[in-house]
Amino acid sequence: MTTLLEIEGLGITFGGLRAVNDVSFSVNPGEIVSVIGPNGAGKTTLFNMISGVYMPGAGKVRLNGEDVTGMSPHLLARRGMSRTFQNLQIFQQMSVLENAIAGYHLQESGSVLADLLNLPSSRRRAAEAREGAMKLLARVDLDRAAEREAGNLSYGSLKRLEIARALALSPKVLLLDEPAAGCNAVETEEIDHLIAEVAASGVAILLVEHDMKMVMRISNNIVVLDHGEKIAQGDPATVSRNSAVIAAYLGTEAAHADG
Ligand SMILES: Nc1ncnc2c1ncn2[C@@H]1O[C@H](COP(=O)(O)OP(=O)(O)OP(=O)(O)O)[C@@H](O)[C@H]1O
Repeated sequence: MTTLLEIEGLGITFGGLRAVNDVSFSVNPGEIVSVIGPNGAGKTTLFNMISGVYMPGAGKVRLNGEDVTGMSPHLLARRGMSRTFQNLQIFQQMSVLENAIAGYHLQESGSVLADLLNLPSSRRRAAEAREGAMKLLARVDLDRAAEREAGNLSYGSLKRLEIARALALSPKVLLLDEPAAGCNAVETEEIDHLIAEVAASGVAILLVEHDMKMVMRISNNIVVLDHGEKIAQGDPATVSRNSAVIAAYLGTEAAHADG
């Protein structure tokens, strides 16, 4: 199977601290890979290197075989990599539909002048974005809320709206940073289904998530980080039995109990 996202020997140091060291793994089309690990293990830093927020100190990121290491997020988006953020990036005062439409702006190549003059090309693009956004909203079960102000949505709906917006660019790879954070059990299950449905459509999904039950339910493969190092990788059953993984998690619990 073709590897869509390939991470090879990725590492970064912050003022002497090795936040991530020599991490390698890959994600295939239709696969859900989760990155887990105790607090401070390096998950967000790894995500930020893959998605072009941080320039890695070492290693390579390949997207569809092309070296995209350190490429800026908007160029990555054009090449088929989209992401969501741990903290919601929704425009609360805008409507649900306008938020979904915003997802299309990265893709647009039309000129600002054409938009200002309201040329047919610009009107056509706007109509296409609106139509596409409505389809996306239907996919995440928010089409009936299209005209509502986003700030009035439940937390779970906001998380789904964020995923819809990331899907606007028809990504081949989708990076989800804590998609279920702050959600209740029902909302988490809705997000589970959505992620599984997106993966089934052939998208490669990389996810950072603290909700272990969710991770164990939906992942095909799990990468475990501790102190910036990959300490284990495998399917949910294998990883949950791994003694290094158990020790890493018990270690943090013991540290919390001591503190
Ligand atoms: N910009 C930065 N500058 C300096 N140190 C950083 C920076 N970002 C992260 N770190 C450090 O790198 C290590 C890894 O942090 P990171 O946030 O990636 O962990 P994490 O696994 O995402 O944690 P959490 O589960 O708490 O979100 C931590 O020791 C953190 O303090």
